[in-house]
Amino acid sequence: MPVEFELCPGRRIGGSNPCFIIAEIGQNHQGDIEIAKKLIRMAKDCGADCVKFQKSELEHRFTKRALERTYISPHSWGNTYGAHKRHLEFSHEQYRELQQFSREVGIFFTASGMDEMAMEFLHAIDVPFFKVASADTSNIPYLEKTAKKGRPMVISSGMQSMETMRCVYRTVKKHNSNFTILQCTSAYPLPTEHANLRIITEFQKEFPDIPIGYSGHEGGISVSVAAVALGAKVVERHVTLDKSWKGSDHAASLEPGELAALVREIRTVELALGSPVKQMLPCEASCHKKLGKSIVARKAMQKGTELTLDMLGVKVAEPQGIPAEKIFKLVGKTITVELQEDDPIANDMIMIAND
Ligand SMILES: CC(=O)N[C@H](C=O)[C@@H](O)[C@H](O)[C@H](O)COP(=O)(O)O
Ligand SMILES: C=C(OP(=O)(O)O)C(=O)O
Repeated sequence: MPVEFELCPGRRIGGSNPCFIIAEIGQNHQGDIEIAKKLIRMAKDCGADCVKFQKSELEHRFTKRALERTYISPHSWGNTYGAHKRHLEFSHEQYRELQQFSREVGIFFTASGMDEMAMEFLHAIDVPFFKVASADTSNIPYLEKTAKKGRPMVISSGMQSMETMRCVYRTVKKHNSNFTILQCTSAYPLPTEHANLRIITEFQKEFPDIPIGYSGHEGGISVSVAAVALGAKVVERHVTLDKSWKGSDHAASLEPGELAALVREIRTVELALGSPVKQMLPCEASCHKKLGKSIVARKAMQKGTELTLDMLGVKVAEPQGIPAEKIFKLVGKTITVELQEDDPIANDMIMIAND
């Protein structure tokens, strides 16, 4: 059962593989393919692993009336939600162009298919993995169809309950073992107190045989870095060239400097997570040599003295003697040399027969 798997060609996630960092361009391209390309290049320059867009086939994603809803907002690109979304939607041809551009730049390219038709299109253009956006996570027929395609899946959990996530896990698992579930709260920007990073740990307990990740909509990078410390193996964040731009997601997105910092800090935390084995390390040797404590004679003693606890002290000594934690083992042993006050006690000063 894979706790790790290949998400993109040559790039595994989970286990001890580096956290996979997705730069979510989403609709922050403002409907302009040149801005989209700038964002792709920026994501690559900042060290992200992958860029992601949102592909909709609007008539399949929304009902007619939902498309006709008026959308009056400073972030609206049209008077109705349909006109707004049409402005932000790239054509199939433009998707192919962006995919080719990403190939040239050298960064993985994918999208969330926001409805079944969009997912079919992404399958046709051979994206490395499917992202399931939070709004589709409870869409069980969609999940089944997507899972059966056989591509790895990254499934977000915004707006869902644990019960729904158990059902999602069971549904996908029947057809596909290569998937990850991301903790996510769908609020833009996300108030920090609703990030609920502890759910990463709960997901790990509920679904121990898949990697768990985090899709964040908060401001700044510290919450996402903390998610990695808690075990997130995938991190997804919206990216922008300018947070002040018009559009619902810019304010909760990372500008280039922040994205670069996120990548850097995640790599630092991964390095720092290190080993679960507690032992003195070679890099601690000089500190130990200077300040590590040894057992010393509390007062002068004759050769042949049998040691009692009150004869022993613990000090930084030169040269070093028996380590401090062995003090009780020395009680009852006989010394084979004469000692002065503060003399460190070494192993070769103890009568072996008494060991
Ligand atoms: C839940 C979900 O799909 N959320 C997406 C991913 O995080 C968002 O990017 C939305 O597409 C965006 O916030 C919608 O904004 P508007 O409604 O202004 O187009
Ligand atoms: C909405 C999306 O992501 P999330 O649910 O992770 O915010 C998406 O990928 O389109």
